[in-house]
This record gives sequence, structure tokens and C-alpha cells, in this order.
Amino acid sequence: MCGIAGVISRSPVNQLIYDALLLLQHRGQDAAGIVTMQGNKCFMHKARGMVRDVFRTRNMRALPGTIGLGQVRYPTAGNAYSEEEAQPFYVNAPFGMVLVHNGNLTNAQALKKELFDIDRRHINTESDSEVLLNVLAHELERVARELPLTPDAIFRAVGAVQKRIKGSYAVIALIAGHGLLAFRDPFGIRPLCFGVAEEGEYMVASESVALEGTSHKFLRDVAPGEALFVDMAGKLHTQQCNDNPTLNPCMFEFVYLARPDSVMDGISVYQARLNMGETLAQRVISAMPPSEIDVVIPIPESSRPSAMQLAHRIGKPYREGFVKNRYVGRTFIMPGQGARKKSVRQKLNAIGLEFKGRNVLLVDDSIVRGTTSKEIVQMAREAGAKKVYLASAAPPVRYPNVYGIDMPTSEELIAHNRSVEEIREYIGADALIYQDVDGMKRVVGALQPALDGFEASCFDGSYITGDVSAEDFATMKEQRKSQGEEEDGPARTRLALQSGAEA
Ligand SMILES: O=P(O)(O)OC[C@H]1O[C@H](OP(=O)(O)OP(=O)(O)O)[C@H](O)[C@@H]1O
Ligand SMILES: NC(=O)CC[C@H](N)C(=O)O
Ligand SMILES: [Mg+2]
Repeated sequence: MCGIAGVISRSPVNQLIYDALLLLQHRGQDAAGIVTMQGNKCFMHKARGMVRDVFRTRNMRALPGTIGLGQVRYPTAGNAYSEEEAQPFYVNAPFGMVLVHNGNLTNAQALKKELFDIDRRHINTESDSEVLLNVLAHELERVARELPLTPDAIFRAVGAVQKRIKGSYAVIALIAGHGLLAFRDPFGIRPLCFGVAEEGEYMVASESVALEGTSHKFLRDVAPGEALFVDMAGKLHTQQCNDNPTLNPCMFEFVYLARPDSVMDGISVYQARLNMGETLAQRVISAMPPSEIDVVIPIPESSRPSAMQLAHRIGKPYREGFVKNRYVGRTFIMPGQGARKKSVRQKLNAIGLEFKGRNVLLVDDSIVRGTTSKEIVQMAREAGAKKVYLASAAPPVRYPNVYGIDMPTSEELIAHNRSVEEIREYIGADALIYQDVDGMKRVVGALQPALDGFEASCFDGSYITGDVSAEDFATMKEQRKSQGEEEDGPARTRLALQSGAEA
């Protein structure tokens, strides 16, 4: 996932976008960028790093205008080290357009070839988002043959884009001299919502927390397949661009990615995590008598609501046994296993007296590569715990994700082709208790009756778009592998150390 935000206002938007990106920082730590437009001219600043490092006062001053957008990046295509792949992307025709994207196109490589061979468009990076922008530009160019460009024509172009691109996408784009466009994939995999400040001043963003934190009133989520367009006069136009939209939000948003104070597609992320803690408690009770547990300890940060609810349900004390260094970012979304591993110990430290001589139940929101849990279990033992049990509020992550979470290969997943007993052994815990897939879907789904389902492929192996071929998987895997191994060692460690602004 990445975090995206776009604003149209009557006053300068540079600070508003900066503030929104800071509120979305937890969605991407590798690069950040903002584009504003004044008249028909674009002003862009993007670079590797976190928001507070990328934008200095001089950069902010060079972003004038009352319309703009920005992104914080967590790459799922291309690599984390390329400045060119940081977003937004710009294309000069038609009109001059910029785009930010959260998600991942599963047919990016085929589209890239098609764009070159047929549409005569050259893509200069490995980013699927640059491909997306060029498909949009191409389709917009077709409808723009007759001017003026109407919202209706723009929506027709979005409909045509949706027919060509596959995968997941929440998109915000600016069309110079015309306005702000946003749309969401027809399965509703990646989140996107919008709100209003004053009449005619809109913000579109990945999470509701970005709207709330910048004093915008949340209006609603963008529906799957829907597009919205705000023209330069601040008039909002919306239209469903797809014949068969369904709502299947990504389950991993509720497990880990999103901030707990966000509400996505009508589901409170916090409540979803509490509910997961509640069902996990039942799994714990059926696995062992609660009398064997002295204390429940969360693995900060994301597991806290689930751990709290679990402790309450099994009637055991909830204690903070690990202190998080607030200057180290999220480890899971860091590029490179070396950086991730090192960061766990930099990030978390045990408080000895919560562990000494006790049977502790550690709770995490998910176990993906096992980096965190293996280190943490060892740290709990070093701190003097008698028994170390581990519970995961999400089920085993067994399958690759191709929709915007960077786990493109099954081999890197600790639960792939391993039984729970084998995982327990690898992690070194005395017991390992997982959530089950149906239980998770039931308790999160209960919060929104209008859902058609969840995109939960990394847990159940079922890919909601139904069109990812074995060849697509192989291409994405190869592409990520070659990009991911490019720069191991010092550069990755540097990134790990420099990340850390609190979201
Ligand atoms: O099994 P792994 O590959 O280690 O991945 C899972 C861990 O990574 C995430 O934490 P992270 O440190 O990224 O963020 P958080 O502070 O929001 O929990 C997640 O919450 C788990 O703790
Ligand atoms: N996580 C994301 O949403 C990534 C967006 C895009 N695929 C990129 O790699 O930049
Ligand atoms: Mg964590």
C-alpha cells in the first residue's frame, strides 16, 4: 500500500497536502512527493525518504497553487531506491497530467509492451503507476479530441482505463486547467474516501484519518469502480464507470496497514481489531486453560487493540512489556530483510519485570515473514519469561499478495508450506495460536453488511479479480526479485535508521 491525497481549495494547498501525507506516513516510508498546480503549470518535489525529510521549507515554498496531490510510497513494483519511481508521475499530454496510485497492476508488463507497440508511448521506469498514468493519458486523449473536455468524457475515459488495467488501484490525478480526478478499482480492494472543508474545497485520501486531521468533513468512501471529478470551479461530479462493481476491501488493511482511528468502507479499523482479539481469545481458550497464562503482552504497535480485547476476554492482565522506540518506523514495510531484522531490536525493547518468572502470552496482529516474532520470543526469554506463548490476530499468511502488499513470493512467507507446529518450532515459542480465516472474515464482515466479501488472498489463496494467470505471478515475482536484490546492506540499513516519524 501507499498513502495518497489530493486537494482542491481556494487557498494554497502545499501545507494541507504535507499534513495529509504525514497522517498517511504509516502507509509508505520509502519516498514521498507532492505536485501542485498554479494556472496550467505543475510544480513537483519528490524524493526518497519520509515526509519530514523530503520536504524542507524551500521545497514547500516552491509548491504554489490551490490544487495538488501527493503520495507516500511503499513500493510493490520497481524498487525502493529509485528516485524516478517515487510518485507523483507526470505526463505532458493531453493537457499535462500528474497521478498518484495506491495499489498494484497485475498486467503492468503486458500493458507496457502494448503501450509501446500500439499506443507509441514510452515508459521510462519499472513502476506500474507510470504505466497506469500513460493508459489514462491515452484514453483521455481519445475523448479529448472534441473540446471542451466534459466530466462525462473524463468518466468515459476512466471506464476505458478500467477495461485495460488489472489488479488494484486507488488513483488521484490532476488534469492541468481542468481539475482533480479520482477513481477506485471495481473490486474496491484499495481504500479511497473524500471529504469537504468549505463549499467547493475537497480532499480525497486513502484513509479518513487524513481528512479528519486536516479539518475536512468526511463525506463518504469512493465506491468501487466509481470516479469523481472536481472541476476548477470546485464543482463535484461523480459517476459509476463500471458495469459490475463489487466491494471486497483488502483484509490486510484491517489487520495491519491502516491506522486504527480510520474508518474504511464503513468499518472502524479499531473495532475490526477488537473483534479479531475477541475471536482469537476463543481460540486461545480452546487451546489451553487461561490459568496457564499469567499476563498478556502486545507486540507494539498494531496488535494493541486485539491484545487488549483478548486479555479482557480471557480475564488476564494486559501489560505493556515492550517499549517501542518511536524513531524507528514500521519494520514490515521496510525494503530488505536485513533492515527489517535489525530494526526489530532497534524498535522494541523488553521491560524485564513484566517477564521475569511469568508465563506470557504475546499477541501480534500478524506473522508474515516471522522476523518480528522470532526476535520477540527470544527477547521475552532473555528477559526471564518462564513460558512464551504467541497468538496471532490474523491467520497464517500463506500466499503471495499481488494487490499492493509487498509479499510477491510465497517462499518468503514463514507459513508457506509449513504446519503451525513447524512455524512454532521455527519461532521458538512454547505454543502458537492463530486466528482462523472464517472467524476473521465473520467478525470483520459483521461490521459492514454491504460488503460482497474481502480480498484476503494472502490468507486463503483466492484472488478476487479472478484474472491473475500463472504467467502474471511469475512475471511479478521475477520483477520484484531482480529489483529487490539490487542494493542490499548499507543502503537498506540507512533507510531503516532514518525512518521514524510517528504517523
Ligand atoms: O512476521 P513479520 O514479517 O515480522 O511481519 C509482521 C510484523 O510486522 C508488522 O509490524 P511493524 O513493525 O511493521 O509495524 P507496527 O509498529 O505497526 O506493528 C506487524 O504488525 C507484525 O508485527
Ligand atoms: N503499495 C503501493 O500502493 C505501491 C504503488 C505502486 N505499485 C508502486 O510500487 O509505487
Ligand atoms: Mg507489528
